[in-house]
Amino acid sequence: MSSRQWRIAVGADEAGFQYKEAIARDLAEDSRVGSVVDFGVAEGETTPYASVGLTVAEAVARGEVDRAILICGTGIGMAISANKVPGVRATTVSDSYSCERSVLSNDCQIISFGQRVVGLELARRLASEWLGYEFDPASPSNSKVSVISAYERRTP
Ligand SMILES: O=C(CO)[C@H](O)COP(=O)(O)O
Repeated sequence: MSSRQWRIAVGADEAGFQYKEAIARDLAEDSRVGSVVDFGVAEGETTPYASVGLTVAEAVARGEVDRAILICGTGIGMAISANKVPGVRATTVSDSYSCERSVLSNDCQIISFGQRVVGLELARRLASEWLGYEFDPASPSNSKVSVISAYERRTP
């Protein structure tokens, strides 16, 4: 369990707007969160999910925030987009165990939700659970994650 003050980014397309708003409110009230940066969309905006996902993932990669939560209709497009940014690991989450392992096994900095897939209360609960996990670089999982990082660093 972590005792950090997380700097969190949130982002969504129009299909994930309502969940983003609700989760951002929860995060802002959570004592484990130091800051919440909202990358949009604003209500009524129709920015493609990939644009939001890439922008948020770049902020994570630059170290401007520690972690992020992305929401679209399924969570899939957001995860695919975020994973294109080197150094970023993102996954769609819809159950408690995968939420835990996304951090403790995979060192994901980003989770995504599908507003059309999971209920709001489940998404809110998973977001809260997620804040309690922090990857342990001394864990046996680190050498496995390192395979991904080494692949990203390869010279073509
Ligand atoms: O869920 C989405 C992408 O994974 C997005 O919110 C909707 O995408 P669309 O089905 O292509 O409109």
